[in-house]
Amino acid sequence: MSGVSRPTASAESPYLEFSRAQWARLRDQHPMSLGLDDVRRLRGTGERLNLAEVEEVYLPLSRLLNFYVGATARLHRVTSDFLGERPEKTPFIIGVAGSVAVGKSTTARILRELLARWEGTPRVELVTTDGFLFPNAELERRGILNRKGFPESYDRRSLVRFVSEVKSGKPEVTAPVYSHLVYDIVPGDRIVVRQPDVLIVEGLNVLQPSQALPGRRNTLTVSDFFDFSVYVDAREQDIRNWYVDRFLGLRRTAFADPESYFHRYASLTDDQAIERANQIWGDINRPNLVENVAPTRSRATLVLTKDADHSVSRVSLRKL
Ligand SMILES: Nc1ncnc2c1ncn2[C@@H]1O[C@H](COP(=O)(O)OP(=O)(O)O)[C@@H](O)[C@H]1O
Ligand SMILES: CC(C)(COP(=O)(O)O)[C@@H](O)C(=O)NCCC(=O)O
Repeated sequence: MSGVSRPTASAESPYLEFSRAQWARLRDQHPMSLGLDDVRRLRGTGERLNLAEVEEVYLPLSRLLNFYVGATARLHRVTSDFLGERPEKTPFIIGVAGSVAVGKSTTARILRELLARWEGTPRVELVTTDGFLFPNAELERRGILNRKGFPESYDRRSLVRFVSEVKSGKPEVTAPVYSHLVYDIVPGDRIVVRQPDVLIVEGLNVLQPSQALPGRRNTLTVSDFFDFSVYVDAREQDIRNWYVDRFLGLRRTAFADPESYFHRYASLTDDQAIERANQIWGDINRPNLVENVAPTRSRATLVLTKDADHSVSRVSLRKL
């Protein structure tokens, strides 16, 4: 690594810390597989995602993941040989965690595109955990309609079953679908996952440890099935600003749809909309970040830390 110092490691931390420049150097050996059009397509609403960001940060990460996929498949083969069984192909499962509005879905979408271009992993499926939120009626029955996104608002048993079935190679596994437009689970709608090479599971709480409840024997949690996990991190005030910006953007687009649950926000003035977004952030999303999401960061295999402009300034990779 001439000219750029090496990543730092400390005895107390299980992570190797890369500055942006150190991490970006890793792209040198790996050809860029996305063009400007692909990157444009990957942009979410109001996004400034640029080609350099994809090339310098996400491309090396996708290459590392591709190596992990190969190594994990070899490990499975060793186990099958040891057991004298015929090896079965096991999907590689990646978890993507972080706060509401930190950029989980964007990260997951970019990784999906890049991974699908590497050899051996053409079929990458992406599932978000919001499909496993309890329907509003059930949340209401439990008195937790204002706790959407908190661990207790999910049907965690179904989520674990879903991921475990995909991992066990079941030919077809389905998941429920959440609509941000109607703010509820869509009755009867399912997404179908058919033996992918890689499954990306994206959601606020995917790194939550299992809770050993008294009297319950099955305490598996979704992260027990992950082969790799990414935590997307940023300063809290930056994430809040992104949340408010996205809210304002949606007010001009999705909320304008009369079918939208948030249609009543379409007529708010800018100041009123900013106030409302800050209120939702302060009442729901911030407490969830502080109490439930941020404490899981240290469980991730890799942490991406973003600056106020969404550019990744630091990458921490677990070495132990
Ligand atoms: N890498 C990025 N570059 C630019 N904008 C981004 C990036 N990642 C996310 N954003 C923007 O930040 C907001 C939140 O991102 P999103 O992926 O929807 O977050 P989450 O899935 O965590 O709620 C969106 O408005 C999105 O366009
Ligand atoms: C749907 C979400 C819970 C995120 O779900 P995820 O896919 O991360 O599990 C979140 O984006 C959300 O809408 N939170 C609720 C905030 C509110 O009630 O307005």
